[in-house]
Amino acid sequence: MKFSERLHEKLLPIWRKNHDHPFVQEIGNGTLDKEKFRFYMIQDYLYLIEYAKLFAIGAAKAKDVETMGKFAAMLDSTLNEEMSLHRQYGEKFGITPKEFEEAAPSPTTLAYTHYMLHVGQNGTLADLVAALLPCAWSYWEIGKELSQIPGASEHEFYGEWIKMYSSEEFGQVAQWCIDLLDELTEEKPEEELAHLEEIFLNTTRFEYMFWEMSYNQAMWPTDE
Ligand SMILES: Cc1ncc(C[n+]2csc(CCO)c2C)c(N)n1
Repeated sequence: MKFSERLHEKLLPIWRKNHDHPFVQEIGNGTLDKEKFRFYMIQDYLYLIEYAKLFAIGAAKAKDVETMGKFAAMLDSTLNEEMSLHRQYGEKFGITPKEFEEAAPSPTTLAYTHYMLHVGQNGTLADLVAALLPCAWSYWEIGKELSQIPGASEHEFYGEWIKMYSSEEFGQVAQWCIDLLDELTEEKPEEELAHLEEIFLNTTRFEYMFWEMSYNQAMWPTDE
């Protein structure tokens, strides 16, 4: 069994919760409160700045030039394609790139990005890929599912978001990360696999928490 097949079995209960989450459901049916989406866009922008650094660390940890080039390309497309969608939504909301960057991260954004960067900086290349995979994989799954809803991809506000995450290009990124993790885990001892599974499940759980945080626009409870 490929390692990704083992992970797929473990992630399914959490993915079901993602798909059922009101934030995801309401993007799909077009009823999501725009203030919630605005909050999400800002936090996601901050998230992507940190996430992109994982690709830079991946390039530094890669064992061959081809893998290094792939990480460099993903770093570029995150900063210049994915985040340009956020900047376009920002224009609709009147948020400048500077305001995006200077916004305060929520506790969930901080916890998720710091956890990934800790793993990426201190662990192996396989640890790093296990940490970043749930992000690429779960969004592609969600994008594909929402794109099946009639009219969802044409929705005047959320259509662009669905189109981007269901796109073939994002699918290829997710698949490349899956294949790399399968390759890096071939014939690895169970102890190492269990450690990777734990990292993978932690960031899978953080993905769910990100929807929850966005839906509730949750900042520090102490500041309310
Ligand atoms: C919390 C959060 N999780 C996942 C993504 C989606 N995403 C981020 S990078 C990437 C792939 C490579 O660019 C994908 C699909 C997001 N935007 N925000």
